Amino acid sequence: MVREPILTCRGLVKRYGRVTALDHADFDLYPGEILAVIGDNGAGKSSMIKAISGAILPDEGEITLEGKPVHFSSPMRAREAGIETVYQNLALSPALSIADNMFLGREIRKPGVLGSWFRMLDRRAMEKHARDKLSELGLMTIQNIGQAVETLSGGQRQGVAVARAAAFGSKVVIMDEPTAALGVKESRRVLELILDVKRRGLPIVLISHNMPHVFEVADRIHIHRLGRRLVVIDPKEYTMSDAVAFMTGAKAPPEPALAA
Ligand SMILES: Nc1ncnc2c1ncn2[C@@H]1O[C@H](COP(=O)(O)OP(=O)(O)OP(=O)(O)O)[C@@H](O)[C@H]1O
Repeated sequence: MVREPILTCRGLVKRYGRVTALDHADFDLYPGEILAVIGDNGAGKSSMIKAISGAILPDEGEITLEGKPVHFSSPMRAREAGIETVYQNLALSPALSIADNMFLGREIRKPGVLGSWFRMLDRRAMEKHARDKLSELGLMTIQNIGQAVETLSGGQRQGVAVARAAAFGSKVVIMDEPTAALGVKESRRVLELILDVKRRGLPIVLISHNMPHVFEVADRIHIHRLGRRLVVIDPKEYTMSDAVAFMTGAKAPPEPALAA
């Protein structure tokens, strides 16, 4: 059986004035995989992810989700379609509780007129869902679901962001540098969480500059260079220094036949 990608980009172009951030970029994500996206600073990784997650509209090209073309005019539209993104600068509200953060922008209302007319929140339902989700992902070291996010450690915050993405991302979870600001122990926990999310069947796109992390968890590595996909490699067949050499242009990439 031919494996079909769940998410694709073909020929994405994005220009910012004279800068071409995406220069006919292609991308393929397959069901159930962790696809790492690596590339030098300014290679266009974030621009590609922003196009996929509805944060920017590409000037040209096509994005498909489950074989159908999609046009996300905002991050909300991408989320509604099942694509959740954990951004580098976490979009959590520090003063709000863990449960409130989990449901930010899609709060559960009370049933009946209390919810539909008076917009009253069903806090009990939100706290229960939040608690279920966090314990499902082994995050119940967080004692109190009503605790403000600003009182959590960096790793715990990242955990809440990952749990939120896993809870609502029905099709794809995208993580932009999820371990960049974390210590060794916290990074480890977040990597385990990423693997948990994969075990639960969700494909993950992991943008990272951290080669050991990438090589540890990725099934395939998409190497981005000068605004487009250069090649996709199997981490079992190449070393980290190979990957860095392809990424920086120090070494020619393998034959495109391996790129699929
Ligand atoms: N809003 C913007 N306005 C102008 N230029 C931009 C904008 N966003 C990105 N660029 C430019 O587009 C190019 C690609 O940037 P992008 O952030 O996509 O790269 P990146 O691979 O994610 O880099 P990094 O690893 O440094 O985050 C860069 O030259 C950048 O300066």
